[in-house]
Amino acid sequence: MISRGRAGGWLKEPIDVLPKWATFHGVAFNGVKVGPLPGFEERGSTVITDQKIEGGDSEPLLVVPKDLIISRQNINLFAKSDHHLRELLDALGDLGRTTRGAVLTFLLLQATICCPETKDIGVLNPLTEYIKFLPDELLPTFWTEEEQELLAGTTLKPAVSAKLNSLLREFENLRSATESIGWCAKYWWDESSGMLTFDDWMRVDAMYRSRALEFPGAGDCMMPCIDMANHASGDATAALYETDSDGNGLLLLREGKRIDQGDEITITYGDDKGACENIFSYGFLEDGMTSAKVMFLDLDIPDDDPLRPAKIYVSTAAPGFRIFEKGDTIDWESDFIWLIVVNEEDGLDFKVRQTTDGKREIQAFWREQELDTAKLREYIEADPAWDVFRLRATVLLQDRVEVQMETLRQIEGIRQTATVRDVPFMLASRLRSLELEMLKRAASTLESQRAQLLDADAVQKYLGLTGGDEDEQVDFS
Ligand SMILES: C[S@@+](CC[C@H](N)C(=O)[O-])C[C@H]1O[C@@H](n2cnc3c(N)ncnc32)[C@H](O)[C@@H]1O
Repeated sequence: MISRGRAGGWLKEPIDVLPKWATFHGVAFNGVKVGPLPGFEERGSTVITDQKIEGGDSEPLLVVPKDLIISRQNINLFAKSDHHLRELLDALGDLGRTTRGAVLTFLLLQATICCPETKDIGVLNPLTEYIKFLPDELLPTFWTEEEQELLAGTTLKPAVSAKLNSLLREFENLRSATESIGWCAKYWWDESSGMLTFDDWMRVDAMYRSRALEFPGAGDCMMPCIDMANHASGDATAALYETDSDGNGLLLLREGKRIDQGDEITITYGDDKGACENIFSYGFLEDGMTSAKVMFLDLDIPDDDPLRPAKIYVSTAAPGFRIFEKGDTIDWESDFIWLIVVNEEDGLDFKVRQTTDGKREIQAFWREQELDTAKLREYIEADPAWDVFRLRATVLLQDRVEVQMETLRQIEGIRQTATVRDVPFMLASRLRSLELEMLKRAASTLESQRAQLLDADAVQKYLGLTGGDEDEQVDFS
């Protein structure tokens, strides 16, 4: 439906019409406009100064009335006067109660309202038009299979597969939850008159993913006009966004900033976000990005671990570890790994017990004490063998980092075929080299941590206690 609307013109407005829409609905522009920045048109529209401006004493550059914010709260308000929207949100249950679910559903309904083939659906509101100004971002969920293959060995590859699976599940839920609603059956799902496809769910997801901002005072939302600002990190961030005491959205020039006429007003989408997340959510990498910054690698409990099923049952942590930059070095963290590296002989145990309502559940124990596995690290940190556990974890991570580097190297020097588009090729190439570089740095950090741990008293004692002579190699994996 959305792609038909874009092609047919009923779901598309040129960006130069935006000021008319915005001022009509009460958005105040102070010395700024929205449009493409000459020389950087591939970045879409952005906020540009009309005149030279200085931070500190200037008025907010943009003021967006609170009723234009696409937030869960406002969508619930709209639903009071739009019974089609109410029906959808109710039918979707838990998903309709999340901000993301409510926004995606709302956007889908606005596109349905705009479609010339629908009649008497939904209630026209200012945001029905706004969706027409939003571009279709080429996020990796829209890359072809061939383009996604270029990501093999990067942390983006499993993230995109998992996202596509969860989008498919959500779309099937949307279908089963709404196909008994008359107008949905007719306009969305009917074999001949139904217009909705999986592509529509992917598109509304991409709109939200690439534009949602966490607004101090309003939470996660899409803020019309302020969401036209492009990203720049560090000192290059020109403006901040927040809400005023009435809940209106504000774009404010940073203190001390001076922007010449015709220059861009950027905001930050989050300076801590890594390369993987930037491509995943926004479909670009900032020019000056020289590090992958953060990477999440998965971990599995070995098949030959006799406690594996119980460990999987009790675990609440994300099954993997994060490596991240800390000053000039690389550090790592994981809540999950501690469950892999301790076993029965160390003091970990599981017992099945019956709850008061007759159900059975597994309870974990550490040295006979009941254990909340989310706090496992705290327990084993206090254990005399802590350095031994750390050493096991370090060796495990070294292996995992090595495997990841190997997978990346297997297709080092990827080639662009005629069917691969420039943007996916360029982003995949940059991500591959940034992540390989970070993995190399992580490998060297882990190697020095391992060397240090081998010297630790507890480890030395452990080597002695296991009866090995000092030169014997112990397998910590
Ligand atoms: C919140 S929107 C910003 C407005 C958007 N440019 C538009 O035309 O509607 C985020 C999208 O803008 C683009 N973008 C933002 N900052 C960028 C940058 N520094 N370099 C390249 N593209 C950028 C990306 O396509 C991103 O997904």
